[in-house]
Amino acid sequence: MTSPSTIPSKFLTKSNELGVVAVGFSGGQCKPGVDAAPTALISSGLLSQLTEELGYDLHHDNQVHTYDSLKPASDPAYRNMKNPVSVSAVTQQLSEQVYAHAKAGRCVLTLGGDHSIAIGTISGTSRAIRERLGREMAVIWVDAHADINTPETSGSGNIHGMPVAFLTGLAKEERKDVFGWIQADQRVSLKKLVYIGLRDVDRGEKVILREHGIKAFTMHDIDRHGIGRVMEMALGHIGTDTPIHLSFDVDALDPQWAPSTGTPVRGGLTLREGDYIAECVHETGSLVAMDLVEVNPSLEAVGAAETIRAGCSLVRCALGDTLL
Ligand SMILES: NC(=[NH2+])NCCC[C@H](N)C(=O)O
Ligand SMILES: [Mn+2]
Ligand SMILES: [Mn+2]
Repeated sequence: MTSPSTIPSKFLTKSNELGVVAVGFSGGQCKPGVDAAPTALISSGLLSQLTEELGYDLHHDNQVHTYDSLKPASDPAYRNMKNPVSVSAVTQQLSEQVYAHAKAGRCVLTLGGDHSIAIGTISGTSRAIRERLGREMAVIWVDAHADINTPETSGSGNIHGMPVAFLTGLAKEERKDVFGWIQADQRVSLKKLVYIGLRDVDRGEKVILREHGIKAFTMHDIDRHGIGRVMEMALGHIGTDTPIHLSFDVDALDPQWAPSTGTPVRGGLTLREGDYIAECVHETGSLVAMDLVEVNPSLEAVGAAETIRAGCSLVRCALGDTLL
């Protein structure tokens, strides 16, 4: 196999190796179907493209994890969170899976699943990067939503609207079986978090973003400055010497390109803008992990193929496909 014609990473010891975790999980929100996304993405050829066209050496157990054995018999709402024990158990397990890949010096690609799974992926990379490099990583969160509700500010109780709060320590819980397992070395700093694509932020979330001075580029900022300038500013905030975890919610894209998703919001990114964000992150040579989440092939079924194609495109771009 030829080595990837991609930009080598500054932070990976094995930059042609890619750990892949397929997560068929939907418990962070209420609409079934998002658990079918990994199979749909893989069936459409995503992983073979990464090996055959991009030259990555994949580390994948060839299964879509559903974590059925972790599902409690009953999982009543707790502190307003729906499926608290189930989401906690799945993300804790996922954290270990992602950690193992990242600790081995590989880039990690996680195919979700709803966005609650980022509690697992980001905690896993964050710890591994700290241990391997003694550094704190940055998170680029591309999304229509901020997903930074605490259990108390959330109107829906859906945990896919809360992952950033748990990952940054804004939300904390003593109960070990409800995210109390998250340790300091698995968290990320609010200073190292950058949002791109926001356009549907809850009132309580706006207060949090403002009070903590969190860096965020809304669709308004993209309209004003253009995606080129926004990426310069976003990456400038992170700096050139920081590993990056890219968490990409497909609903950042306009429903025109990604209609099959649980919480679509009009006025989003074009597919080309989404691809450009992913390309710019690749170009930094600092990408250590990527999540692609919230593809739900059972919603707006006529647009499912289009949504899956868009998701595949975002992943390929982040992994260097479109750069010369
Ligand atoms: N990952 C997502 N699509 N999140 C949507 C969150 C919507 C809303 N802010 C909530 O808290 O429920
Ligand atoms: Mn979203
Ligand atoms: Mn999201």
